[in-house]
Amino acid sequence: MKAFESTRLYFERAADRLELAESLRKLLLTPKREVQVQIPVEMDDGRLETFIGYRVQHDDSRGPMKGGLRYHHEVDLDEVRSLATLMTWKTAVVDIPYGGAKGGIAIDPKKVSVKELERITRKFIDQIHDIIGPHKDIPAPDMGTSAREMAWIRNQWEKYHGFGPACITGKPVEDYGALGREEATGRGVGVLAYKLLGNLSRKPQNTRVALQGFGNVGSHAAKYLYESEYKIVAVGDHTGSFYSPTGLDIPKMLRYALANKGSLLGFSEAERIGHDELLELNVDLLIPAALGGVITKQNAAKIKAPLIIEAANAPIDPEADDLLHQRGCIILPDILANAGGVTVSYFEWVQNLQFYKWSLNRIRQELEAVLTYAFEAVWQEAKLHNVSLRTAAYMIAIRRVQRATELGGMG
Ligand SMILES: NC(=O)C1=CN([C@@H]2O[C@H](COP(=O)(O)OP(=O)(O)OC[C@H]3O[C@@H](n4cnc5c(N)ncnc54)[C@H](OP(=O)(O)O)[C@@H]3O)[C@@H](O)[C@H]2O)C=CC1
Ligand SMILES: O=C(O)CCC(=O)C(=O)O
Repeated sequence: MKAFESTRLYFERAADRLELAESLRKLLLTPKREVQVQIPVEMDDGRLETFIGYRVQHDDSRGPMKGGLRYHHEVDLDEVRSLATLMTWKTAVVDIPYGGAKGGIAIDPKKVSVKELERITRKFIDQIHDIIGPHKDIPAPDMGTSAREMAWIRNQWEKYHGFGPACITGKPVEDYGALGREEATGRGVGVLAYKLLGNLSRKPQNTRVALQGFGNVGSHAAKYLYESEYKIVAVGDHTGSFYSPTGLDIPKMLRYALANKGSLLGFSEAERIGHDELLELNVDLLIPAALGGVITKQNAAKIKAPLIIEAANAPIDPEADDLLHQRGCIILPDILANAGGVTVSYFEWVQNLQFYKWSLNRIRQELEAVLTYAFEAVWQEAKLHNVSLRTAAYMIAIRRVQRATELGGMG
């Protein structure tokens, strides 16, 4: 299923419950602005190469638009539109004062040199600098981007607009970044896993976990869960998946990846299994933390985990979601599960605007407070209306965006 269609279906389910008028549905599903730009760049060998970049600004009724930049060869307008829409519901469900946006470049960042990537990034910002900014739309990292790209973007944006570190979040800590932003999404997954297990009277020590993706989100989630005594039996990145029935040595895998440009390629101290096998393992908790659309109607019947936490954006298609839900599988949806990242981005933006630096302790405490409050609200909403956690999260988010839209006036 196409990415935006999937997001639209989830929205419609919650909108039906809310008895939302057709006119409002149309408004809330239509992005404010979609930009596609040409990025012509001279490569290191003198060749001219043209890339395509996107920024979709979905909604700004609750504040400036916010969302990451993805560098991946499969990025296209439909995917970015879907991810931008998810950001609107995500910022609303955790109640931070933002709307939603997302962007990206269709590129495999591993196939270009660092210098080429910097030129591509700067050229992209040349094309979109006037539509982003601290009070308009604030990008951040997503798949394939990190603090390094955010530093280039800030520098390029400031060439046009002057000093303004709040124009982007996820920056290097020594360059107006927030302590704890890098770990935030994975840590948030860990914090929410603890809440979910607690509400189900389960203990981390008795929870066997399979985790897909070992990048920013996956590796920090693995670290947090390992330190909280979960038994992580499977982990994988795109180069391979690894399994140990007695639990993987996560610190060793983290050290290996750190020394190997973030990759598990060549790791030989655990049994290798197939990518599909990882998703289909007989575990208590499955955490997809890589690409979207990895659980579909094709493989849903083979998924055995009774609990799924969507660390990735949109890892489960609606048809698969139905099948899993009917089977009693509890799914913590992306718009809540991975909201730790944008929450600490918000803390970074606040610090930048105030020229004030928070301690790591404060960031972690405030992150936990925001996520706990949102989790409890979603849990109660699901119980009250007898709906899935996903529909409950969408209902809360849509209500908040609807209210802000109506208060602002639609004329
Ligand atoms: N970064 C953030 O703060 C946030 C990210 N997210 C979402 O989390 C997910 C992961 O993002 P992030 O960790 O930042 O991205 P990274 O680029 O840091 O890491 C992506 C990871 O996914 C792996 N991967 C890619 N393709 C596959 C595949 N086919 N099978 C198995 N593993 C694969 C990569 O492996 P390899 O290294 O081998 O390519 C890598 O380990 C995305 O869905 C993103 O939208 C959501 C909220 C915030
Ligand atoms: O940190 C942010 O602003 C956005 C992160 C993001 O892209 C996401 O939550 O999917």
